[in-house]
Amino acid sequence: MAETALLAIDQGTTSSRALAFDLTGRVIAVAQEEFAQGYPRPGWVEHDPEVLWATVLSTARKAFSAAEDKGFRIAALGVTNQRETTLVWDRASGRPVHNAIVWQDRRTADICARHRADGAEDMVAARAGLVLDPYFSATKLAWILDNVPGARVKAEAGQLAFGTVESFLIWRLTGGRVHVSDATNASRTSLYNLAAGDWDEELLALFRVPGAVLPEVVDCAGHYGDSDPVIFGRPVAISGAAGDQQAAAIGQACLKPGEMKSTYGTGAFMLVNTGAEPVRSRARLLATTAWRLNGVSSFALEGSVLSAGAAIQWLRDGLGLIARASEAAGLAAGADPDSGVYLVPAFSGLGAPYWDPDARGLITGLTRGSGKAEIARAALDSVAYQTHDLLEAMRADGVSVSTLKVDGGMARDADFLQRLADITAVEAVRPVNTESSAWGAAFLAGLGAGEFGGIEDARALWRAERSFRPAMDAARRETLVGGWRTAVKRALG
Ligand SMILES: Nc1ncnc2c1ncn2[C@@H]1O[C@H](COP(=O)(O)OP(=O)(O)O)[C@@H](O)[C@H]1O
Ligand SMILES: O=P(O)(O)OC[C@H](O)CO
Repeated sequence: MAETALLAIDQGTTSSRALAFDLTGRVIAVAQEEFAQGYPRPGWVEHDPEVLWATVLSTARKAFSAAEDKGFRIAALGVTNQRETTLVWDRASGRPVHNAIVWQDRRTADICARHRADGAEDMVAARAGLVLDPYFSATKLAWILDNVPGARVKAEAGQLAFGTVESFLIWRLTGGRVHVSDATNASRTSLYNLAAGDWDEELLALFRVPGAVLPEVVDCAGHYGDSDPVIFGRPVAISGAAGDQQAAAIGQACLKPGEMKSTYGTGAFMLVNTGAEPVRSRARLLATTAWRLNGVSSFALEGSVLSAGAAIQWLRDGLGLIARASEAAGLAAGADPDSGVYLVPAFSGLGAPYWDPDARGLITGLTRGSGKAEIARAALDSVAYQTHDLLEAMRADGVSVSTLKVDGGMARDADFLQRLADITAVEAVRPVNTESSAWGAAFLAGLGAGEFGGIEDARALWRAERSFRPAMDAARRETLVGGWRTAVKRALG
């Protein structure tokens, strides 16, 4: 009899991936396709929804066939995704009315500033757990309704559907039959009441969003529907969904209060489990849903860095200093260790704990001796410094930090992880499987399909691969971090 496997669709900011796992979390098949980013104006970031769908479809089919060709049978699939990215589509035709507005997009900074001036910040923090920033979906959705001709009228008449990426993908996978959003993705819209676990009338009124566009909020595991049989040649149960950072936290077995992870993809996101109640941050971190199972939510505190791997991508695509992201550390190794060069990658403003959508990137400390190597060093180190800032905010919120579980694209690089441990003075632990988001989604699908007994099963399936211990002396670290603080002050808007 064929061995059971689970398929994860991981729709990320720069690529769509599909991975098949066996029930122990071992990777059986992988397919990945990068796609183009749209930058139609400074500060705007868009994705073509049809490209998201096409790359998901083709990678999912490849991983599905590869796993089944190896003798496995895919029992269920789970979806994980770049969060906050906002889509609106026509319910009748299934066609999006605008490109997806990506989480990094800053076009609604003025709307957020107006809400802040009107004193809405406290209400949003109390209900949604979030800060007023263009990062979240609510103002992006309102922007589409106000800027696509006729959209608001159609939305009010119930003809348009809103969804974050997992919602759009589940809609398409089920042939337009199922319009849902899992609770973790809903918690990133700024329209969702964390404690009540549902859409919030006051938030909908504030952001001028008609309730008729909203998906039904569902648990992170459960049978949402079956995939259209034409996709894989037979229907496959879709039984798990979570935002990529929440899925990574599950994949990394951050299941008890205090357990934390940091994922290094386009952005970097640190989540610490806070248990059964949302915690109101004093340090401008976010309160967010960690998962919802059987109608019961668990929560997390999150520190969000908006540009991490994006800085490495900029070295590659913006400056042409490297041909592949994996070359960054090698180039940086040749840098003068005392160059004093800092790069603040505020390409999309700065996230936690600064929350400044008007901050812009800069490079400071250049001398005639600075070159490619110093810029590569500064780009890699900027990710470590931003992690340092998040850890300080976590401590200010009473989180006791011992070790940091790491994953995501940048976590493949051992030199980066050593530098991260040195600059943060915290041990970084890398698991065997750094595709934690995909594994988290596959695990949730398995949970929804009855393959696992409960969320705690994820703990036994987590294994450390390598640990990176801090080795830099404290005085040097203080000097380096001091230079970073000065550079950040200059970048703030
Ligand atoms: N070896 C590496 N060194 C540094 N950065 C890397 C490396 N490999 C990948 N990255 C960066 O990680 C990001 C991709 O990670 P991934 O987890 O796939 O992100 P996403 O889900 O946001 O698309 C890119 O921004 C890339 O520049
Ligand atoms: O695509 P990633 O992995 O950088 O993740 C994006 C986050 O979900 C945005 O909140």
